[in-house]
Amino acid sequence: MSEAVLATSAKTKSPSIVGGATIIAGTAIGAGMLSLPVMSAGMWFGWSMIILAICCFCAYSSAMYLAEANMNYHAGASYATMTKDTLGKPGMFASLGSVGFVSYILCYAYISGGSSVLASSIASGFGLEMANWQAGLLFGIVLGGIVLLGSRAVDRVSTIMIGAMIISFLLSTGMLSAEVSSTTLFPEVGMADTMPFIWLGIPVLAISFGYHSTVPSVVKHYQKDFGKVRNAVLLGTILAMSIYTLWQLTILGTVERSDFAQVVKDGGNVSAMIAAVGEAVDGQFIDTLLSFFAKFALASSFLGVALGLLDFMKDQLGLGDSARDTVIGGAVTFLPPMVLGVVFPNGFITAIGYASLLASIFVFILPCAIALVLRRRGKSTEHRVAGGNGRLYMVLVFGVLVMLCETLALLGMLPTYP
Ligand SMILES: N[C@@H](Cc1ccccc1)C(=O)O
Repeated sequence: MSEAVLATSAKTKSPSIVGGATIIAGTAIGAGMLSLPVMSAGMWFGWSMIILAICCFCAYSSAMYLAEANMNYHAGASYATMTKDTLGKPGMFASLGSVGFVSYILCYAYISGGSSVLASSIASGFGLEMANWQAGLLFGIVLGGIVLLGSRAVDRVSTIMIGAMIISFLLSTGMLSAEVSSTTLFPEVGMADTMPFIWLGIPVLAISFGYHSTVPSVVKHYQKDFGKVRNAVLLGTILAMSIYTLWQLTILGTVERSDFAQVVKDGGNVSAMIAAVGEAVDGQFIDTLLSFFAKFALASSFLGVALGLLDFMKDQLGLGDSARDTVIGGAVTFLPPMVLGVVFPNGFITAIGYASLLASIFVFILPCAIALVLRRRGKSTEHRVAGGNGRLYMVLVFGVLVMLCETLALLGMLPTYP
């Protein structure tokens, strides 16, 4: 076999738990997290923490159902193989339409969002003027190259990025923590009054824990060592939950709920929010740190999503790990989002909106459905997630609730704040 590039995961027998956990956390922590405070403006801190905890539990559970099911197939089998076997043609279409579509859209969104950031950083750092499309190409080639090197390369780079993120994050939240006030966190308006706003927030809070397209890649990364997969998924999910908690605590503890109304009116994007934080605490340095953190959050999420998409496409097209297949897989994975990124460099916000619509299908619903069919067939006896079918149905119902909220939100039928 000529896996000069790809056999990286086979070289070392047993990759560390931390590496897999950073792939998971790196994928999860991205655009979703950046919009958490804005999406929680209505329900505010108390409810957002309760719902985040529920989302965290459900996302972890569904990831484990996916891993449980994945143990019945060859290493490298992704959604395509599993849905085809368990749910037939409709399942395959559902997986292609959700995993494929969402991953492409996310890759495109990250390339188009990343290119403007990269262009301005290169201009200020090296005095080199670059068009957005050139920066998009550079972004895609460098990060895409890392993904093609295999999961071990992604594991290393993700670990470095998560390290940089945690440092910048702790520095900025640490500096902000002096400003956090409990009256801002728990304002006069009681939880009964903010409850109607939870429905609009649920889809975004739930999808911020989305990383499930990388779970088959992580199973392959650990060569189907179920114990290691579970620990990596658990650690990665806990890492994401801890960072989200600190993030909510500091942002919702420094910017008044009433001031968030303005942020929402300004389009609710990250820069509007960071500006509000800057106004509340008057700190240029915090702004810089937060933007640095945001950039790494997007880059590491790109790596994870692209790794999942590469494995998904290879599985879909029946490609192996040879150099030739890797080149084909790489072209199929990276060319479409790069071309889109070059042609429409400003589609970030619109694209993310579409992505969250379909993500709940592969984050919650498909993993439960696949695992259920395999359990009914008497499979998955050796590695079965605890909690019986009751837990599985609960997660499934939660997934349906997320989809319902999303649909109602799209139809404009949910209460909005302000
Ligand atoms: N959780 C990611 C989005 C994502 C969803 C589903 C799978 C992979 C990534 C984010 O918040 O940006």
